[in-house]
Amino acid sequence: MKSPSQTHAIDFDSAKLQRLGFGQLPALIERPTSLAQLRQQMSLQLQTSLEPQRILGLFFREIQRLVPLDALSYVHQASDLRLEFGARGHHSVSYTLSHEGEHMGELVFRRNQRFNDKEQGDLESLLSCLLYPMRNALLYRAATQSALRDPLTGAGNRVAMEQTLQREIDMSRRHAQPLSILMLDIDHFKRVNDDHGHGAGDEVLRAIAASIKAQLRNVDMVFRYGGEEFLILLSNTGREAAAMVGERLRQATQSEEYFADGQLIEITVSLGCSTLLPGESADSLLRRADSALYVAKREGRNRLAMAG
Ligand SMILES: Nc1nc2c(ncn2[C@@H]2O[C@H](COP(=O)(O)OP(=O)(O)OP(=O)(O)O)[C@@H](O)[C@H]2O)c(=O)[nH]1
Repeated sequence: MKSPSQTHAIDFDSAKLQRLGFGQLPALIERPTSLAQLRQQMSLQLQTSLEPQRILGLFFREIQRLVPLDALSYVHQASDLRLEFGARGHHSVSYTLSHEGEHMGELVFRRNQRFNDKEQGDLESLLSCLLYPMRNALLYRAATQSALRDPLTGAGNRVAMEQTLQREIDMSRRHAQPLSILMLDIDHFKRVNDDHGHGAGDEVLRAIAASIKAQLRNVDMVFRYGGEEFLILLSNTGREAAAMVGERLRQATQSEEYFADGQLIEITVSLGCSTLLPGESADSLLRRADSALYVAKREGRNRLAMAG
């Protein structure tokens, strides 16, 4: 029996795609639009945004005029991008996208019915419309990320944190939804530097950031707040749910293996959590999380403390 999942590599520069890309497949009369028409319309539409989410949302919507789909997912690890549209389906066709040797992500089309050869040909042809819009969006994202990211850990920097926190507070008020924050600090981090050197300390910082991100759905909400301190914004999350996330992060960072000079070292973290109060400012929310973190440190570290 044939597996319902099929995987392909798409090199935007390959001769095959260029050939497919210029409407060589005959348009079917009963279809709502021809391949050539759709390619032309989509090329214009997709150029109108630099937001990967919007570009792929439009692509997902428009492509269904020719090939019915249940879902589309896109992953680009280097940009921390994971996007999903629609529901899931049993059958899938995957494409690895690249341009001039540069990896541009993985795209998966899903639905409950098998894809026939003609449909796969159409999908491959339509994928070429994504090349320049997605390349520009990824370059733009990389440029904005470098201004707003901490280069060591890839987490958001303080500028990004301040912007995002204020936006999340405004959203939380507008939609009457809870908002919580976690302040996470590595325990006795000075010892790592003192005993194993600054390089080993840097490695631990990277590993902790990766471990936090791996636990969270929205990796754009992790910020390096201070030297060995991270701030995690939990939108639409109340006190109890935030406590669960905090505890999960504490356990996850503790169960990672950290090496310094080839030697296994034990690392734990302490966390302080606060939940936005009516009318509260960003400064006050941060201060309460910081005070809770101080309590967690004072009470023995490797624990989570909740702000009152
Ligand atoms: N390797 C490395 N170390 C850093 C960086 N930023 C800050 N640090 C170090 O982080 C350490 C923080 O130490 P302290 O604030 O005394 O806290 P701690 O040793 O973690 O102890 P507790 O927080 O009380 O558990 C200092 O030694 C800083 O030099 C960095 O980017 N890389």
